[in-house]
Amino acid sequence: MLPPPGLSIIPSFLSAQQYAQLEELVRKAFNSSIEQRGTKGGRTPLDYGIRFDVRTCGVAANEEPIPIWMDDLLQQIHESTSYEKIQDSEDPEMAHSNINSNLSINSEDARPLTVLQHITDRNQSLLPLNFKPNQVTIQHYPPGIGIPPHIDTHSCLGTHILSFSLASTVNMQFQRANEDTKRKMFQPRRCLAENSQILNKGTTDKHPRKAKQILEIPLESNSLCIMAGQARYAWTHGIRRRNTDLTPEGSVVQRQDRYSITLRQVDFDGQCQCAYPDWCDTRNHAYDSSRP
Ligand SMILES: O=C(O)CCC(=O)C(=O)O
Ligand SMILES: [Fe+2]
Repeated sequence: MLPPPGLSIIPSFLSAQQYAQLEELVRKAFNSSIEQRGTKGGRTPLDYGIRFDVRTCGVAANEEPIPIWMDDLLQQIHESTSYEKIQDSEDPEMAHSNINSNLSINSEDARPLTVLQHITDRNQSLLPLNFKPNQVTIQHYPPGIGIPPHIDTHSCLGTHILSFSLASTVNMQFQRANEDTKRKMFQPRRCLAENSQILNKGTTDKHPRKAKQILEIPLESNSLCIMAGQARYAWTHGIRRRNTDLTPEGSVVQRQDRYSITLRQVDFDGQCQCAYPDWCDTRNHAYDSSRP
C-alpha cells in the first residue's frame, strides 16, 4: 500500500535555532493564553487569523491575527513554493508522485511506515505559488490524546493542508475514505467519535478491525506534513488516542506532550472543484455548513 498521492513530509524543516525558538514560543502561547477555548477531546486549540471549529467543520472571523513569531515558519513555507517546475504544479498529485518508497500494506497493529526519507524531489513544487495561509491553529496533545480520522472540510479550507509538528513524535494514520467516512462526515456533527473513543493505553489496538488498511506514518518534531490531492481530499488522517507508538523499526516509544501548527488557506465562499465528490461538501448537498 503506497502512501496517499499528494502527501509530502519534510523533516528538519526549520533550522535548529529557528525550531527551538518556535517551540518555546508555542509553549509560552499555551501558558499565557487567557483565551483558551477549552479542550476538544483532550486537545487544546488556539486559533489565529481565522477560527476553525473542528466540531462543525466551519470557519468564522477571529480577532487574533497570526503572530509575528510565526514569521520564520511562514517564510520557510513560502520558500517551499519556489522550487522549480512551478508550472507543473497544477496537478498536486503529479507534483508528489515521486514519493518513492518500499511501503507495504499496514494494518492497525502492524509497524508504522515512514516516509520521512521519502521526500518529494526538491525540483518539484510543493505548494502553489499563491499559497498564503490565513488560518493557523496550534494544538496541544498531551500523551494519550489524538484526533479522530477526518478529512478537512473541502469547501472552505483550500487545496493544501499543512501540519508542522513540535516536541513529541506521533504516528499519524491515513486511510482511504470509504462509505463509513461519508456517513460520519455528513452527519450533523462530523467528529462525533471524538468523545466516544475509548482511551487505548496500548501501542496498538486491542481489537484491530480486520481488513482496515491504514498507513501509519511518524510525524517527527520539526517536520512539515503537506496534504494535497488525494491525501487532502480523499483520505482521512487522524491520530489514535494512546500513550505509545511503534517506530518503523518496531520499538515502542512513549508519547510526550505534542504541539502541532496547522496552516490552511480559508476561502469563506469556497466552492470546491476537487475530483472527489463523495467526500466533498460542495457537491454533497446533504451537508449544511451553516449548522452550529
Ligand atoms: O495535529 C496535527 O498534526 C493535525 C491536526 C489536524 O488534522 C487538524 O487540525 O485538522
Ligand atoms: Fe486535519
